[in-house]
Order: sequence, then structure tokens, then C-alpha cells
Amino acid sequence: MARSLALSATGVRVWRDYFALTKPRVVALILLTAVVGMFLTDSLPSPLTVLAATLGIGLMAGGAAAINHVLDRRIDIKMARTHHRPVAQGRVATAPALAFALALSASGLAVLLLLVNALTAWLTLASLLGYAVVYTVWLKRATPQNIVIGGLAGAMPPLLGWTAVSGEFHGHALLLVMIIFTWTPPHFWALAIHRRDDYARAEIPMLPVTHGIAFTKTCVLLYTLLLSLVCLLPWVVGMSGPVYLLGSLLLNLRFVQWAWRLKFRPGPQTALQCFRFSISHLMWLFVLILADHWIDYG
Ligand code: HEM
Ligand SMILES: CC(C)=CCC/C(C)=C/CC/C(C)=C/COP(=O)(O)OP(=O)(O)O
Repeated sequence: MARSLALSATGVRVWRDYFALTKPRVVALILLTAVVGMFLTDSLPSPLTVLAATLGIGLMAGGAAAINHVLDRRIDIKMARTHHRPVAQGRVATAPALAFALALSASGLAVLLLLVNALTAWLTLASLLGYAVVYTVWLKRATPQNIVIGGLAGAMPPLLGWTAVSGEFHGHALLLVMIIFTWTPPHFWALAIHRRDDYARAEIPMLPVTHGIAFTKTCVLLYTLLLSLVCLLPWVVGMSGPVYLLGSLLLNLRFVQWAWRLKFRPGPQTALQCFRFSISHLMWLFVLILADHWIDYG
């Protein structure tokens, strides 16, 4: 009895470690943006397309995150925020972690190829390689612009959702990509300010390490202002209506307020609070775009 309880506790721990490799909360938000992309096209998607595309994109995003855990294990062990991670700690060895990552990625690709369409499958593979290889292996270690350029991979999901349903590119989907692309720098740099010493210790050239905290705060503020302008575009081009306009103005006003406070009246937790707000900001923004799309303005 005691032995079987101990075995099942170990099983739960192993399962938790593998689940953590997929960065589930990040992937959840990525999937929200992809699903919103699916419902914004002119045609109503079939339940099978929505399910298959969500599963395929989710598996590949989780696979990308697991590859990142393997490739970054030596960096992760040096940083307080990430030192507990399963591969960094050796609780999951490199080979099974990589096998898990490749199995997730390959099955996601197969789902997209077989049940969705080839365009979405190859674009999702490009995003996976963009994050897991171009960003993780090269950009992250090479330049403080790492997350700006690498952010394109994380910004792709609304386009992936869109092409899953329509089979083609559309300017409106690219606007959604632009929103996440502009959102990523203040999202990440707010956290990087809070965790500057982590990155310095791991010798990763994040902006607060290479250019200082004051300069990074200015960049956060400027990007939140740019984001506020980019968020107007769906309304300007007639893709979204007044409910979106009002809601996004309020969300962006709050984000700019956090960035302003971070620059001019910071407390010890302001950077972390700004980072946390960025996540709520993106989540509510995409909920709002979808809700607005379903409102009948007559
Ligand atoms: C290159 C682009 C990005 C970078 C460098 C970045 C960086 C980070 C980092 C370092 C964290 C902290 C993770 C942790 O403590 O484990 C984080 C958290 C988070 N990011 Fe990003 N991020 C990027 C793009 C995105 C995108 C595109 C999304 C979703 C659309 C996203 C959603 C989230 C969420 C939801 C969290 C909170 C995770 C949690 O609480 O466990 N990020 N991000
Ligand atoms: C297929 C597809 C849609 C791919 C999406 C790619 C993806 C999972 C993007 C998330 C970006 C992310 C969590 C970056 C974290 O940076 P980091 O890895 O430097 O942060 P860390 O220090 O927490 O590991």
C-alpha cells in the first residue's frame, strides 16, 4: 500500500515536470490569440477545424517551449527565476526531454497537415523554429534586440488561427500580429528590469544589462505608446467597432500608466506589476476584439 502510494506520488511529480516543460500558461494565452484569429475570418469555422487547429498549434507551441528548456538548461540553472526547472535540475534528463519535445512538435505538425491545411502547418513550424532555434540558440545570446526580433514567432498565432480557417493571408490577421509584436518588448523588458541581476549572472545581453535600467524603462514607455497607436488600427481600417475602440483605449491607458509609473515613480515591485499587467492587457484585448466582432452594430 505504502509502496504503491509512493509510486503514484512519483508518477504525479514526473507528469508535472513534463507538463511544466510546455510552459502551459504562456501556451494558453498563445492559444487564446490563435482562437480569436480563427473566429475573425468571414466564414464561421467548423468545430473540427477549431479543435484540430487549437490542438496542432498547442502541441507545436508546447514542443517549442520544451526545446527551449533543453537548450537553455545551462542558463536556467544560473537564474533564480528558472533554476528550479526540471531539465536544469536534472529531474528530467536531456534525451527524454528532447524526445518529448520532438514528439509534441511532430504530432502537432501532423495534426495541422492532416486536419487543417499545409499553409498553417508550415507557418506554425516557422514559428516553432523562430522561437526554439533562431531566438533561443542565437538571438537570445547575441543582441539586446533578441526579444524584439524573436517576438515575431510569439506574435504569429492569430495569423495561424486565421489561415487555419481561411487558408490564406489577410491584412486584418497581420494587424493582430503587429499588436502582439509591439506588445512583446514592454511585456518582457518590465520583467527583465525586475530580474536584471539574473540575466547579468547568466551573461545574457538583455537590454537592462547592456543599456541600463533607466534606458530600458524609457523603451518600455515608448513601446507602450507605440502599442496604443497600433491598437487603434483595427478600428481605423473598419475591422473593429466602437466597443473595441473604447475598451482598447482604456486597456492601453492603464498600460501606459504602469509604464509611466515604472519610469518616473517606481516602487520596488512596479516592474513586476507592469509585467503582470501586460498579460492581463493582452488577454482582455483579444477577448474584446472577439466580443466586438460578434456585436451587431446594425
Ligand atoms: C519573444 C517573445 C517573448 C518573451 C521573450 C517572453 C518572455 C517571458 C518570460 C521570461 C516570462 C516569465 C516566465 C516564467 O517566469 O516562467 C513570460 C511569462 C509569460 N508570457 Fe511571455 N514572452 C514572450 C512572448 C509571449 C507571448 C507571445 C505570449 C502570449 C501571447 C506570452 C505570454 C506570457 C504569459 C501568459 C506569461 C506568464 C506565465 C506564467 O505565469 O507562468 N509571452 N514571458
Ligand atoms: C509554434 C509556436 C506558435 C511557437 C510559439 C513560440 C512560443 C512558445 C513563444 C513564447 C515566447 C516565450 C515564452 C519566451 C520566453 O523567453 P525565454 O525563453 O527567454 O524565457 P525563459 O527565461 O522563461 O525561458
